[in-house]
Amino acid sequence: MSASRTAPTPELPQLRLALPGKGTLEAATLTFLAECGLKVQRSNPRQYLARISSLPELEVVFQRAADIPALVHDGDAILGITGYDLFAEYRGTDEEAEDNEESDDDLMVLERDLGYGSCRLVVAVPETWIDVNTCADLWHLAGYYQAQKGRGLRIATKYPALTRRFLHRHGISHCRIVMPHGALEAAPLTGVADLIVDLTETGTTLRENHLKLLEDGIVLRSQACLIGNVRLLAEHPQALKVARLLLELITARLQARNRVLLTAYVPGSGEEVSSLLSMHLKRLVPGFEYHIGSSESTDDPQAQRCRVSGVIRMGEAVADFLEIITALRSVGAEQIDVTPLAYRFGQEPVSLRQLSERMARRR
Ligand SMILES: Nc1ncnc2c1ncn2[C@@H]1O[C@H](COP(=O)(O)OP(=O)(O)OP(=O)(O)O)[C@@H](O)[C@H]1O
Ligand SMILES: O=P(O)(O)OC[C@H]1O[C@H](OP(=O)(O)OP(=O)(O)O)[C@H](O)[C@@H]1O
Repeated sequence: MSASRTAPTPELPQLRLALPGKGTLEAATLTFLAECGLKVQRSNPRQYLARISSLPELEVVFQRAADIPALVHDGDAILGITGYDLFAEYRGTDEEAEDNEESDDDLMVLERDLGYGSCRLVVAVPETWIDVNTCADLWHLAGYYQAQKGRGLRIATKYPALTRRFLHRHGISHCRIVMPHGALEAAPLTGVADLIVDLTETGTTLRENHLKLLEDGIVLRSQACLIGNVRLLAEHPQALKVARLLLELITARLQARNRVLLTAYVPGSGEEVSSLLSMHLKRLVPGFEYHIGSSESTDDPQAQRCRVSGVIRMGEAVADFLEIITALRSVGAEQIDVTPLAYRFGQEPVSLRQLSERMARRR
């Protein structure tokens, strides 16, 4: 009797999610996951391992945000949340095509923008360089330094790979990258470097240190992102199941963010309410999708009423929101309830489809 020969299933690794354990992304990540229904049970900031009670099979490990791409790449965690800037620097490219389509690397961005941790990686030069405002100006200055001082410009950064690519794209040579310890903004002031490539959010730190951003000096825009190890996800159905769950919840949460559900009861039949409401809502309010339920059956035609419900984005568009409230009042709504959306599920998330495609290409 011959034993059938099947490929051995690789041993299931610990299902682990790596999260930033300190710094700018720590608290924001825990808040975001809690909003997604994934509250991390961590009793104190010195604790490196934790659990998510709604997802007990997943272990959480807290690490420096900068170390998370390598941890996921090496398979020590199947999933991770970190800054996109850190992922891009680790990968050595800021091109998304390489993140998701062409690359055969194990590391993949599953969700590019988690909606927090927004910052930009920028080229900043001393304010005193009044004639240097663009990358073209920097190109001239680098040539001048080389010719006059016998050395190129010194650029202080913690992002050497992304900086080199950016300089190359702008044809700027005669530059040397230096990587000093500590806050980079001090480097031009102390003479350690001539200019910097660093993160900025509000621009305050740059201004306080007499630095200015070049007009076309944005190297990369970044937010917190979710990354995963495609090989492990493809090899282990349990890991894939957890990743799917996370992506479904995160995507639905991102879709629901800043959106509210409006509910009102309006007298009349569905047809009457529909035509009255379209008269009062004189123009289509952007982003407002409403639905008129069938009229509630009652023996008294006077008492007939319909449920109108719709979802709208809050935030920037408060005027639009009030326009809808006014229209609903005009058609007879006596009470309009507004509740924040927790999740908004639509079609299968694009991120899940991309993950499936990427796994299929590995086979
Ligand atoms: N000012 C900022 N606003 C928003 N997000 C930021 C800001 N600064 C940094 N980030 C994001 O947070 C990530 C981690 O930055 P942060 O400096 O807080 O981490 P850290 O763990 O303290 O780093 P390190 O120990 O290496 O100094 C950055 O890579 C970036 O994605
Ligand atoms: O444009 P701003 O809003 O002033 O923010 C920019 C600062 O934020 C980041 O530092 P962070 O506070 O994360 O600390 P770090 O020095 O440890 O990187 C970045 O390195 C800048 O120093």
